[in-house]
Amino acid sequence: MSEEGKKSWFARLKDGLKRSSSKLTTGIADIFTKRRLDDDALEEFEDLLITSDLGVTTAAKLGAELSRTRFDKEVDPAEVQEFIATEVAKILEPVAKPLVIDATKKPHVILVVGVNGSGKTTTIGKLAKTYRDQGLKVMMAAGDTFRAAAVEQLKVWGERTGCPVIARDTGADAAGLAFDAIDQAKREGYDLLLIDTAGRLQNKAHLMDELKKIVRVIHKRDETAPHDTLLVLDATTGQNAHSQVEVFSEATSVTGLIVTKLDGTAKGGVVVALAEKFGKPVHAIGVGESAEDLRPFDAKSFARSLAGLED
Ligand SMILES: Nc1nc2c(ncn2[C@@H]2O[C@H](COP(=O)(O)OP(=O)(O)OP(=O)(O)O)[C@@H](O)[C@H]2O)c(=O)[nH]1
Repeated sequence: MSEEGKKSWFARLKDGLKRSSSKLTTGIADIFTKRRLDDDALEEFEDLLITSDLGVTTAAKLGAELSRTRFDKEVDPAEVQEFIATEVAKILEPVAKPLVIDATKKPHVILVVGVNGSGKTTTIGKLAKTYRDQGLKVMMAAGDTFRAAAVEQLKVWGERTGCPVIARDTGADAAGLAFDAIDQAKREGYDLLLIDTAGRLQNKAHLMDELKKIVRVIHKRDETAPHDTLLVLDATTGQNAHSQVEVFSEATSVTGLIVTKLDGTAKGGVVVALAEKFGKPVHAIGVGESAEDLRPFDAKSFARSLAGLED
């Protein structure tokens, strides 16, 4: 990416994470202005991290490290912000993995799953645009056969990106659609097939069974597929994202996460908690509705934005 492109993305990211970062920076200023690091300050610090959705484990880890290096010393808020940025980047680095498309698969099949409204369809549109711009032949399959609006939404992305969208009537069998889409993508030499699925609540067993069926059918047509199963998580759901990862991982082998709507929430810290707890790759994050608002996940930029610092 060019320096200019990188800069504007950082500005977008920082702007998107503003609600999360201002919660943290305000809290840090309240705790640490003109104060020595004592047990009370440490407890308040850990509470702040927990209420900012970074998770209990991360909070304890950062608290212990801050105590080890600075106990009984006066620490100023800017130093704590730098400390958080460094430690959070260390947690995020192992999971910040770009999505790698193997164009020799013809097609590389990506199944996109998640609860209702998490941003699956929008994310598929944005991914189609990204890979199409890179010169890949991309096809989309409107596997959300429950909702006519979702099919229409994907078709709009199809028009916008110039990528074909395979769709059926409302209520059609999603597994059959996925099967046919793979067939067509193979026949026509597509590099990448993105399959949308209906949003399902993680507590609805039959919907999860249907998801398993889709995977079985895809597998029947190409035993190496799906090559990626991406779980799209809406950051505004905060702690609920944990149970979504657990339940979707039971139903399908979730290979990576995409976290959307980081711009609409103060719960951006949830990305850190998910990394700490599950260690699943985070491929990309969304900080807005336009195609430019979904970008590969970069540990350092995210950590610095979350801590309210410059790149
Ligand atoms: N602000 C913001 N909005 C987003 C982002 N990603 C998606 N959205 C919006 O979230 C809403 C839901 O997105 P969809 O893509 O329809 O979600 P879905 O998971 O396909 O929904 P279902 O089909 O109901 O399961 C849409 O209005 C999107 O424009 C993001 O990163 N930031």
